[in-house]
Amino acid sequence: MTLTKIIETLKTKLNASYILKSLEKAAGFSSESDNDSEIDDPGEIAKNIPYGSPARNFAKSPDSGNASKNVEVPLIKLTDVWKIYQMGEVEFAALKGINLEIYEGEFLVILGPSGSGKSTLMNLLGCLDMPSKGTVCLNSKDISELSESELTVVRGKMIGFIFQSFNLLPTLNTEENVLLPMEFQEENRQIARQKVSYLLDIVGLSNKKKNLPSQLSGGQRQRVAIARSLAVNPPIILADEPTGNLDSKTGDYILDFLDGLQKSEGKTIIIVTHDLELVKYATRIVYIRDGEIEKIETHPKNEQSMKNERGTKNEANLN
Ligand SMILES: Nc1ncnc2c1ncn2[C@@H]1O[C@H](COP(=O)(O)OP(=O)(O)OP(=O)(O)O)[C@@H](O)[C@H]1O
Repeated sequence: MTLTKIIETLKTKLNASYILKSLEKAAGFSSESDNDSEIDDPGEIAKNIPYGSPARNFAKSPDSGNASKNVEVPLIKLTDVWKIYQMGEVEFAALKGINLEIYEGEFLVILGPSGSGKSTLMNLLGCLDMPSKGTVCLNSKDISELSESELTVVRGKMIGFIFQSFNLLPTLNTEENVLLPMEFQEENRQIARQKVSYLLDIVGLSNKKKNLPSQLSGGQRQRVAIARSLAVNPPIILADEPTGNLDSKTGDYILDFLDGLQKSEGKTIIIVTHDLELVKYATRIVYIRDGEIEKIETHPKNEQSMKNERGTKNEANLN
């Protein structure tokens, strides 16, 4: 299938003009040579991701209105959330009454020391676990009311996970690891392969397609994990210590890339970390300690640029 044909197919599927512009740019971009060149400005490159957000309205409640206009409705809402682990006779409350609203297009950094409950919170935000008490709503839908198969669909379409341990399958090569989420979504194989090729281009790993994870460096594995997390174009990216164990150059590259996704694609980025360095990217910072929210800070400059971006996008949508 030619690229023009693919664009035409996606045009009917995605129906959004700014995505088509990106696709056309991508057409030129993906034909570039196969090299593992470091990319100078990952934020700029993230602006050209050739996808739309078909999953954006998934599980949208009837009263949540038009998602593109209704930025007042939280994408994720936690109400008095507790997580209590049972160890024999002993109970341990890892989260104690968390209230948090996360909006579309935010770059949220959840900051806290070791053992404060960050990963526990991340698992709830990613629908990987259920609260012991309280509610977690995604697009106004209580996730505890979803069946296991509905949860699998939500996770597959709505959320891209980037874990510290990368979670790459050791027996699959780079290309196959990135392809995997699309196979679950029963994506057209040829289009899926085009997307994989494009994603590996943008993370600078075109010449590592056939390498197994054990044949990659830590930074390269992290980049495969990022490409895989973007494979089905989820509106939410959840990252657990995305720069842990990486050298500062690779770490900066990955953060600039995520920053670009948030700014230009309006993706909601949620990062949990104990690394204070990451707060410079945040629109809001949630400080967590001993299972409780200590304080929430807004980063006025980043928030303003998010609002400006939204304004431009809404104007573009109206034209
Ligand atoms: N399955 C479990 N059973 C019992 N206690 C648990 C379980 N998982 C986590 N905990 C406890 O809950 C608390 C929060 O753990 P969590 O992994 O969420 O912290 P964290 O902030 O992510 O820590 P780190 O930064 O070290 O990864 C810790 O005290 C931990 O020991």
